[in-house]
Amino acid sequence: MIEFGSATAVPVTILTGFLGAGKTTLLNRILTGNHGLRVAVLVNDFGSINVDADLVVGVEDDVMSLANGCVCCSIRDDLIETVEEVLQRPERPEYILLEASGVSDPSSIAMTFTDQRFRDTIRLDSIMCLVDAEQVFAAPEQMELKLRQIAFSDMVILNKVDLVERETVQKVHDWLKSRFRRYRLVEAVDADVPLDILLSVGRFAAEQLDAEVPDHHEHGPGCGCLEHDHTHGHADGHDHAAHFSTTMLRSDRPVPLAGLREAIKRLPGEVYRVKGFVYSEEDPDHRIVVQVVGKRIDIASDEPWGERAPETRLVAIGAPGAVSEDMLEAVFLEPA
Ligand SMILES: Nc1nc2c(ncn2[C@@H]2O[C@H](COP(=O)(O)OP(=O)(O)OP(=O)(O)O)[C@@H](O)[C@H]2O)c(=O)[nH]1
Repeated sequence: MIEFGSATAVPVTILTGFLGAGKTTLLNRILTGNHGLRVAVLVNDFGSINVDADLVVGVEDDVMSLANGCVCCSIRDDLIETVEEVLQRPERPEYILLEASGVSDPSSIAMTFTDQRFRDTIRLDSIMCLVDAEQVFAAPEQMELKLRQIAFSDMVILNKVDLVERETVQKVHDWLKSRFRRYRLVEAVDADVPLDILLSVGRFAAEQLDAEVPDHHEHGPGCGCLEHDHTHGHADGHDHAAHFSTTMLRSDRPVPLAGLREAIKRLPGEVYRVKGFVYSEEDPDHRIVVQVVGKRIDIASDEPWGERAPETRLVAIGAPGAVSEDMLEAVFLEPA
């Protein structure tokens, strides 16, 4: 095992991967697994409401929500503060899990954890990248970010292989092989991978932060493509706001579920992700979880609202200008 700093340093695992790839699913799997560790969970949502923290099971009190920005850049200081706070708890955690936002660059996050300030208290154990086998080639305009997320990880979990044919899985393997000299990969359904390849693996090596990010262009030189600016989206000086926008919807009025799926299908293709809860007329006692990843839509009845006031609370993430509040209102509040 690779040790950094003190032997009593708390191990940290970073879960990265593009929007909707299965990070929360993996987080829940780890948390409900049989590891016997006192785990502190940090969840970062790019939008100003943190939906993910509400989707994490079982450890509600120990989920720290980092919303309204990305821990790799705009709210990096919040990450540092939260980690420092967690480390000062009387019952110090034995492990820290960070679910990064789907738009984040893991190399910048790793640099936070390997910073001098955490030399004796934190040991970065692993960066795991979830890749959605069904959607990996969707949103080609985001390919550079997807490649960065893979390049700086020490393990790729090729998730959702249940949604694709074997040929597609092979295509993803070939694509990775053509771009990365070395990578570790495990295939999964619902991020179901053995705990012993997830926690305390000591896989992270500082050299992985020097990884070269492969060219994401399929086109050859002279293709006329204007997008050969290899600075955008990079750790130094990147700007998520230039590549992503997030829109929120909240309402305390129950809405009909009939027609919702059809209405969601009308959202433009540049809306990469919608997630959250719907307060429905049909099932007002239970929250309805809505998950949209690319063209895939899941609408499912979930736990009772309980003490919480029922409300529709959704976040949509897309290309800049792809989605407006009016659009979300039309789709989710008047779907019929
Ligand atoms: N069919 C199938 N669905 C999956 C699998 N893994 C996750 N999902 C579903 O994919 C959707 C997105 O999963 P999440 O775990 O929320 O993805 P995420 O990466 O945390 O999403 P963001 O935080 O928004 O980036 C949910 O509806 C999951 O239930 C899988 O292997 N197969």
